[in-house]
Amino acid sequence: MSGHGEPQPMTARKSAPLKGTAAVPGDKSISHRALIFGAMAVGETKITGLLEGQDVLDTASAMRAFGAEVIRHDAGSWSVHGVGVGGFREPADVIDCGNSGTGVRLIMGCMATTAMSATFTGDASLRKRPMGRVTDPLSLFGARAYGRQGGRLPMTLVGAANPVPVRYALPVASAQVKSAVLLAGLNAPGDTVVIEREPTRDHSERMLLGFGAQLHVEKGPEGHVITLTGQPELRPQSVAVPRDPSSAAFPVCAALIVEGSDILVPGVSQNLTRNGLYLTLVEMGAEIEFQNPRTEGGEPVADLRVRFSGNMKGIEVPPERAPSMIDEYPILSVVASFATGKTVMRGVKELRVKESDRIDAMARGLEACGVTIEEDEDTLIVHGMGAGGMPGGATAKTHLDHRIAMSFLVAGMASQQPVTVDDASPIVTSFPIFEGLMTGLGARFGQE
Ligand SMILES: O=C(O)C1=C[C@@H](OP(=O)(O)O)[C@@H](O)[C@H](O)C1
Ligand SMILES: C=C(OP(=O)(O)O)C(=O)O
Repeated sequence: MSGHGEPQPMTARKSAPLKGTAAVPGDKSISHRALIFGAMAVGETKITGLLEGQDVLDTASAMRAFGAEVIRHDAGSWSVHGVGVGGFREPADVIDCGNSGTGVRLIMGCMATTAMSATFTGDASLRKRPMGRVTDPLSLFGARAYGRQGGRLPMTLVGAANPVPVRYALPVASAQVKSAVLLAGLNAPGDTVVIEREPTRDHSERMLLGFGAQLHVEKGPEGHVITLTGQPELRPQSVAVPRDPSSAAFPVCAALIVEGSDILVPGVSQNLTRNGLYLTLVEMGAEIEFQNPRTEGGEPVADLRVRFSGNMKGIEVPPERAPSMIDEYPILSVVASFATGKTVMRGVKELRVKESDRIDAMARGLEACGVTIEEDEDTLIVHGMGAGGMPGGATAKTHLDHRIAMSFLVAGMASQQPVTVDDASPIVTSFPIFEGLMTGLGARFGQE
């Protein structure tokens, strides 16, 4: 929801060794998609392990507004009675997607090829984010968008009454844009084709196949060519949402930098489109054991045993890895501050259009904590201070960005002086049990 209450400052102090098991909640990307694909199927989709973060709750409300019946039975256990592809009804009110780029962009995609209009808004962070990246390809189907200057929310999208299929090469590596085009393609006749030069998270493709859509992916000189046949009848599914590797990143990285830590983080995705942070940490010298590899909810997962790693070294992160770790750069830059040498993150300009400008937010906050930073439009370089070397003793501005808030709280668990974040309230968007889970491992968080 777009309302934002009073800021909630929070402080993290140097922590004793972290011990125990960190069972993080369900994956945010898969949770949004389970609700949306469930709403577009005919019949009842059952979901377990749904992330009950605010972003996903806002998508659940939106699916109700478009006519699906969405019911919560128990913690994480939900069902969706879908209305079928093309079966949405026009919402009676504005759709408020709160803080969620994924929510608004995917939902715009799934109504863009139905003859109706809907008006979308969000919180102060979402209203700053660019929507042209989805409304440009949606206009090729015949939809029309009327937003604020720069393609910003609030925005009314008028769906195409007679949609045509589209062939679209993604100009940015974005799973949200790819998914919006595929969702729009569901209600267009014929084949919709999306071409991505660099692979991005593939949950939409995997789930569309699971829901019975005809989709195939070919690898060619242009990259991945994804072809979806329009107007299928989607079959309802039972979706077991696996744990979120982007949330797992916070306890994992905290254990790496808090001296003496030894924790277990079960069920972390090893999906190649999501595991870039974990590859990077291992290259830096992190002590992570990947135990018990298996498949859960259709995703390859492993249990991670993570120990304090006092000898991590800065590395040059391969830029082509960015899509597979795009949400993890803020927490990586905290780990990099506790490594020795430089960690160079190039090809990361997409970070500037997330919930905040994450390059700027991390650079300013880490500098305030005593870390030397270099940056340009597309690059963040952190000069590591070694284990225990970050002075801390500062307040970081979080700009309504959950990942910035969690990253600086993790920093404060290992820095010499406490680190405060000016507002921890956005953490509920993706990781509502963050505070309890981290303090359960041994973190020392307080309200001031
Ligand atoms: O498709 C998704 O579920 C997401 C895609 C990514 O965004 P972009 O597609 O904008 O890179 C990511 O940052 C976001 O948290 C979730
Ligand atoms: C970028 C993120 O989410 P969204 O784009 O859905 O707001 C995120 O969760 O880090």
